[in-house]
Amino acid sequence: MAGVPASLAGSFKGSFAYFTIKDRLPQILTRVIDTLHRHKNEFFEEHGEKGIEAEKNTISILSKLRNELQTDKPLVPLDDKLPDVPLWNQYLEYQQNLLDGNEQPSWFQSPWLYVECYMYRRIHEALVHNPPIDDYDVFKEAKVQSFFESQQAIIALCTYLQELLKNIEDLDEKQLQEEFFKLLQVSLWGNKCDLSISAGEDNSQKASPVKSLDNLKTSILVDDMESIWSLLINSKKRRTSKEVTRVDIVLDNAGYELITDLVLADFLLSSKLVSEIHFHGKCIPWYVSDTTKQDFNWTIKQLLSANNRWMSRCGINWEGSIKKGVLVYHDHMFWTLPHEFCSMAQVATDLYTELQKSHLIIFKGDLNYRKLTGDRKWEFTVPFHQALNKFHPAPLCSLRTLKSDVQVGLKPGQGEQFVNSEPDWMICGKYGVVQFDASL
Ligand SMILES: O=P(O)(O)OC[C@H]1O[C@](O)(CO)[C@@H](O)[C@@H]1O
Ligand SMILES: [Mn+2]
Repeated sequence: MAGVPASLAGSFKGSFAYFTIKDRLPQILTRVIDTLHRHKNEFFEEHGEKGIEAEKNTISILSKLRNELQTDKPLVPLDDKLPDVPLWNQYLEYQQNLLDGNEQPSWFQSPWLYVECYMYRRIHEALVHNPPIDDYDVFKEAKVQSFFESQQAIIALCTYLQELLKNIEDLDEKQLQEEFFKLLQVSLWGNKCDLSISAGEDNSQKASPVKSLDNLKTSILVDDMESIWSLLINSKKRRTSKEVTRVDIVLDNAGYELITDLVLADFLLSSKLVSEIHFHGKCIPWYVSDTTKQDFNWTIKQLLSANNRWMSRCGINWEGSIKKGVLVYHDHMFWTLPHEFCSMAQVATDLYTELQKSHLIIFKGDLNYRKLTGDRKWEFTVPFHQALNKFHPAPLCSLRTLKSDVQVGLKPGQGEQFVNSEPDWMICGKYGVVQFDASL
């Protein structure tokens, strides 16, 4: 693509991409194999010998996949019957055409974003080929565990929200803004809790989420909260009673992070800053902890049946909002393709058109940031708008903790200062951005 820097890739020895492909991805595959192995009895109880057979086959396909990855074999076309297969295979051809005739796209040579997404899609293919365990979510167990490990933080957050809602009608504009900033930051830091950076190890929220915000403030490297607030409060003031203000949240991880997103959504609706929230999740298990429809429904159910009254109150409210149609859950196969978001208008026109209806799109997490910026070797000071490369369906912002080495929109010298003092600042999840683009 003209005018944009090179993609991050495993071919850059010593880069985070290189270490991810060399160490972390095989580790994730090993965990998947182990999970299947440990659930053998369950498959037998549910499906008899056919279940065992399917488990064995899936494990053998996944071991082969791990070997292909570790020996940098060429990427092969997908061959299951799911509707995204033509797009994946066209993308492989596209990557092929970028190379000179003798080379083939492969795990360490092709763009990191592509090969990492490809691995998760191949895991899914292995299962799809093996009914009756074809709809088994190999990451479910880790997601459930991380939800329960964050119980205390979830209770603290649900309690905070319910207290806040008691007198939300009486808050003046300044107080409303303060609460908005708090819950936006809670949702930002909720993104620390993904399970792919830790290769599935426990990474759950333990500390009290609202209390720790002050200490974290200096770790926000780009803070566009004021611009986001102006957009919301102005549209609230302008809105007539029949008009809709819509915010879309492109979700990232299930577990604690999803709760922070639901809390933010509830606040936006209850304060009447917005009248509709649209969530966007993944169609298939993705990057270990990403939210699927199943995870979303499971989470609401957990809240409904929780022993804690504030948790169950949240569950009741959120189920009510879903029934009323003011909280809408969508999924679209584009989110589990390898494409940068700047290709969305061509590759998934329907989704782009849907997002154009939004007043503000909030993209959660690191992977979404990589896709927004094309996962390229941008200079730190390149404006966010430029890195978006014409992706502007509506005003948008990213809430992301840094877990990979792409970052744009910094002040001159800001990035360089970290390079010297904290070499792992871009991958450790300690820093975050609230980065806004007004679009057009
Ligand atoms: O859940 P998130 O925030 O998108 O993070 C996903 C993780 O996976 C990665 O893509 C690396 O494997 C990182 O970019 C990030 O650490
Ligand atoms: Mn994720």
